[in-house]
Amino acid sequence: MAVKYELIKTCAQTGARLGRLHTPHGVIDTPTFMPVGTQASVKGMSPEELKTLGAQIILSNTYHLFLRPGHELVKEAGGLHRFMNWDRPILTDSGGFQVFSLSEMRKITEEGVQFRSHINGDKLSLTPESATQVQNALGADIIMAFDECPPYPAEYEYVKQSTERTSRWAERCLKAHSRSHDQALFGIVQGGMHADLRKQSALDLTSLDFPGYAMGGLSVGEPKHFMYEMLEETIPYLPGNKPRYLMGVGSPDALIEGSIRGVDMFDCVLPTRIARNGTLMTSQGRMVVRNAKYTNDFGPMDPECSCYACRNYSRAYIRHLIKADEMFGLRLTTIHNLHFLVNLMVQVREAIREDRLGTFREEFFEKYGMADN
Ligand SMILES: Cc1cccc2c(=O)nc(N)[nH]c12
Repeated sequence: MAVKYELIKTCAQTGARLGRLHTPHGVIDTPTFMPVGTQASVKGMSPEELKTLGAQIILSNTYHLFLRPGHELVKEAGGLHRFMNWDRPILTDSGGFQVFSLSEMRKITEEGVQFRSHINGDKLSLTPESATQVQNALGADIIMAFDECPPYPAEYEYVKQSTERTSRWAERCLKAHSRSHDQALFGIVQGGMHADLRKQSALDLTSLDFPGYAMGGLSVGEPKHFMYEMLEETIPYLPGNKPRYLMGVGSPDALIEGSIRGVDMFDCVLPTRIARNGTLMTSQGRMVVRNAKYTNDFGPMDPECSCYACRNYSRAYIRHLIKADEMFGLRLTTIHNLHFLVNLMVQVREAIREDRLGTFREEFFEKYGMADN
């Protein structure tokens, strides 16, 4: 059975919706936050720890695994689930975005993208066909069409040409997608910060009838209100019976605002990345646990948190570990931040079920402090 979205209910207070995404490796309650495990590992986390904190589905990246260890090796190992010992759903991003954020010397043509490996400088290329075949070999439950994420800001004409090419690439991905697997290929809507291009991209992709649709080209440095506006300009053109995935989004406020606008899936490196420099997301807002003021603070990182780190260790201890460059410190901050976002989505789903997501938003922002963190 491939991937199927089941709409449970829509929140009476907002445009948010409760759903269940059925996949070959299990069912995902939506809206959901997906931890990122770029190189087939959520940095510092074991599969058991991810399950304990409530991760329903994790991400890996085609670009990184194509470069190292290579998709053939992962296939030989029995696929990504077997290779990383993760038996729940996996989604892989298609590589285009990572080429632009990581590699040198990249060149885009109608055919695809040529680039140099950021690891050893090898000249490589990815095309809609090869990116799809790599993902078929990796074996994730959900794979992404090969797209270009236009830089921000960018000229209207550039975004228009790029978005039209991404739609042509999407069709090529569909044709290349081997049906022998149970994998679902999602299309990625582009269009920059232009409502007309977003609408056209959504119409082009929905005419190809993908089982799910992502919105790319956002969370690329634009002011957040642009992102929310583009969601409002795009989602009305996406089918209600298919999942909507906002790529690269991540902060607590954006997860709530995106859910309110009808987004079902989110991913972001933010929680794991800031954890590695000792920055925590807590019910009282952001906290930098390595600050001297926590030297003698023997309370939990977040008094309201039930994660393994907050139940068993103090701010003073975690601050000490980070200052002493002890690996365990970053594992504890990662466990906490991932649990914080996964648990936030549990609360968002409860609020939708009880038709009070708008009220939850006000209460959360009151405590957490607004925006951008
Ligand atoms: C991971 C991510 C973040 C943000 C944007 C994008 C995008 O536009 N396209 C892809 N394939 N991935 C993205």
